[in-house]
Amino acid sequence: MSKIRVYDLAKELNVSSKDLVKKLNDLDIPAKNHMSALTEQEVRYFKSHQNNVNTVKDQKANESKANENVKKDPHNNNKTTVGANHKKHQNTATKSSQNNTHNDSTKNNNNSQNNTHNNSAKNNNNNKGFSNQNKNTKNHEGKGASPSKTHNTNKKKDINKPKVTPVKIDNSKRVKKTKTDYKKRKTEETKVEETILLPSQITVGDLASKINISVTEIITHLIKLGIMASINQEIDFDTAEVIASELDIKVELENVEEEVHSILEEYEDEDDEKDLMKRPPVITVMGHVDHGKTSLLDAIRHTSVTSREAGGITQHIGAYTVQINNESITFIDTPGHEAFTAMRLRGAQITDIAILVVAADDGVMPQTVEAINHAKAAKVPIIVAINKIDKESANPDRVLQELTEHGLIAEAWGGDTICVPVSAHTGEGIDTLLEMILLSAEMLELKANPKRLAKGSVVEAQLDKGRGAVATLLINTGTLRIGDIVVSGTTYGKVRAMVNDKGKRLKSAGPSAPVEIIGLSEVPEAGDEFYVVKDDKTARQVSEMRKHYLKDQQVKKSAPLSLDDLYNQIQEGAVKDINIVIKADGQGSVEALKQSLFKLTNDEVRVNVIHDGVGAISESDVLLASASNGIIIGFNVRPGANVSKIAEKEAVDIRLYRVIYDAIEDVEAAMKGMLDPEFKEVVVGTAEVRETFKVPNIGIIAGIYITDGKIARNNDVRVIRDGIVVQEGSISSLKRFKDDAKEVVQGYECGLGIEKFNDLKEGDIIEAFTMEEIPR
Ligand SMILES: Nc1nc2c(ncn2[C@@H]2O[C@H](COP(=O)(O)OP(=O)(O)OP(=O)(O)O)[C@@H](O)[C@H]2O)c(=O)[nH]1
Repeated sequence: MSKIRVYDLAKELNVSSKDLVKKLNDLDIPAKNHMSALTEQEVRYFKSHQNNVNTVKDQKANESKANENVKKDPHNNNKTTVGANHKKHQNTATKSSQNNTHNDSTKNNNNSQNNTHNNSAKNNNNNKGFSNQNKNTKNHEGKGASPSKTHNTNKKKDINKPKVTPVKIDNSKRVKKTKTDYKKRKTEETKVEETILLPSQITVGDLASKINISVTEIITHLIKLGIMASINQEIDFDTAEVIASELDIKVELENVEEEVHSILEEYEDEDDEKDLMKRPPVITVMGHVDHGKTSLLDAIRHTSVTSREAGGITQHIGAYTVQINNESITFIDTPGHEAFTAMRLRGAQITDIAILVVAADDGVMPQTVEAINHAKAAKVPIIVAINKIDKESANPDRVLQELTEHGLIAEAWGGDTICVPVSAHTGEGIDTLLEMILLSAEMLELKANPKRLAKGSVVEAQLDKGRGAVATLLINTGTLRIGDIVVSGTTYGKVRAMVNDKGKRLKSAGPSAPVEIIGLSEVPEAGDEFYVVKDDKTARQVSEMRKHYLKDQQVKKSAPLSLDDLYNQIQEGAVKDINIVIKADGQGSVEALKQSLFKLTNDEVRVNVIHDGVGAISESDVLLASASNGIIIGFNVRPGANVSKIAEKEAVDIRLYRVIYDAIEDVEAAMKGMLDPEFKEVVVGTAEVRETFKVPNIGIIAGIYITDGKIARNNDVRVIRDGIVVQEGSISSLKRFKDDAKEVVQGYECGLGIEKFNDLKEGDIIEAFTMEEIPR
């Protein structure tokens, strides 16, 4: 079933998304924000109410007139009392509700009854939803009587609001009333299909009242399914769905995260200031490949294995702590910013400080810059470790100089970035580095409450043949104890054993401590949060709810940003910063793009280039864009292998350009809501150049092998070399052996010539594409 976003509907109805969300919610249609998806049914339902209300608006224009007439002849009913004008509108109203809500009582002169009869509880909501109507009515009446009261106590006034006056509003029975009418409607020819949202677990009694079927009938159906359940017994959604479908009632699983949140809310209580204690900082090490991240982590870990712990084997559990000056520091053992951002993507911002390792003999390299940008995007302070200072070729000053180009100015140079020269090999500077970490942590005033139930993140987890699910948890706050019930994602269980990074068995562990636990039912996902809950039942409930929900539908990511809906998001106030990752074929283009994009910043939105670089669009770029709700602009570059798939999965908008001006124009147009991408490029096939031949009078022809899709003679093609687009153009010839070919498919070889291009080289990638028109 196709879904419609709130903002699309808002656009269609010419109202703001915000107002629409409110109106939807008033009608009990779940919508959180402008990105929420609505089913066709919900939209239909909403529109039918909208029509009713609009009709009512028309009628209200005649209210005073009608009222006058009523005053003149209070005994008359509205059929004869209201003027011709009103009558006309009344007919329209009836028509409209017939169309939309299957009003079958046009004969009924009393429109208020009419309304109640046909529209059940939802009309009741209608009044709630369009409170302005009520307000107006109230004003008109000159007192604050509730609509229902008005109806019951003063019939005269009903005449004046033919479509909005409900009878016997009883909110507590709203659901029941809906279902009663639902049943009634079921007998009608033209019934409105209604979906009832059910939780993952529901008692037989609750199900009965939700779908308005007697408990006995449900129990009978359950028995038929071989389930003996009493009124207070819980059944799962699947069972409820089977019963509902037998009764021809549509049910859907409601979004569990809100339900889960309400269950876990009690574990989110604010801490009392007096319970807050200092906690150790949590550190992640990042940097360019081979600059010594692993060596540095090893060297630091080695520092902690003092004589006191002699014999104590440092266990690899994904994170470890070191002691310095009687204080602890926790290190996440997975170096690299990809891991860091991948965790952030799952909602875990566990790092307090990032250590940026830069080799003194190599200086700032592309991944150093990536790491800086990833840390900046996460607003995590950076300490620079200038590594390999033992090397003769080491030039720490050059590193400091290069860092300034990326906004990191060393303290020694008047800035505020702590830079420590170290050698992971000799151990020189490591102590200073640790002291500097403590100093920075001091400034961050990191605190947590050890008195509460533990909460934190999963650092890593795996299945161990003998021990089952083994998870490294990093406690964010609270104290984790043996016997505690932990729930994380869809997995839960009792902490059966707990060890620290030194392999020591623990009974309890406090804030910032990394521990390895066993006892979970399944392997949790790294980056997921974990909660200790008060009992097994709660944990099981949360786990089951999530499992059901996951099974039922794909978890939707938070509203991704795309240029297409940028304008709407700006209007909603959902976007104040446009985060952009720029990748281009040369530093010059990067700078040009950056400068021009910066200039687009206006009062409403700021354009942030969170990362830029030369070369193909990488997985890391996509992760960063995804975690920062940003978009990627590629100029003369392409996404690397697999990257497009990840971008699709992460719903990251990658825009590729060959002309800088086009990129700027698109972003600008998107900001103004005037983006008009009428054509979209569709890649139909890719091939690899295996050999090249020089053909006299024609030029260079490539022997290519189609690796994916197909290449047709009328496609356009581009030549990609090391992730960079070197040429784009038309095919001049496509041949299988000596014959011209219309198209060649995956797994076949062929000869390819490109118009006015004679620089094809072995190893080049050929991408064939067409331009397809896409409707806005
Ligand atoms: N001379 C010297 N060599 C070092 C130092 N630190 C690391 N190396 C060497 O640099 C190379 C790379 O070190 P790693 O620790 O593997 O670097 P890394 O950043 O973790 O590398 P990746 O995990 O591949 O990203 C290894 O050969 C190390 O022995 C140092 O302080 N001095």
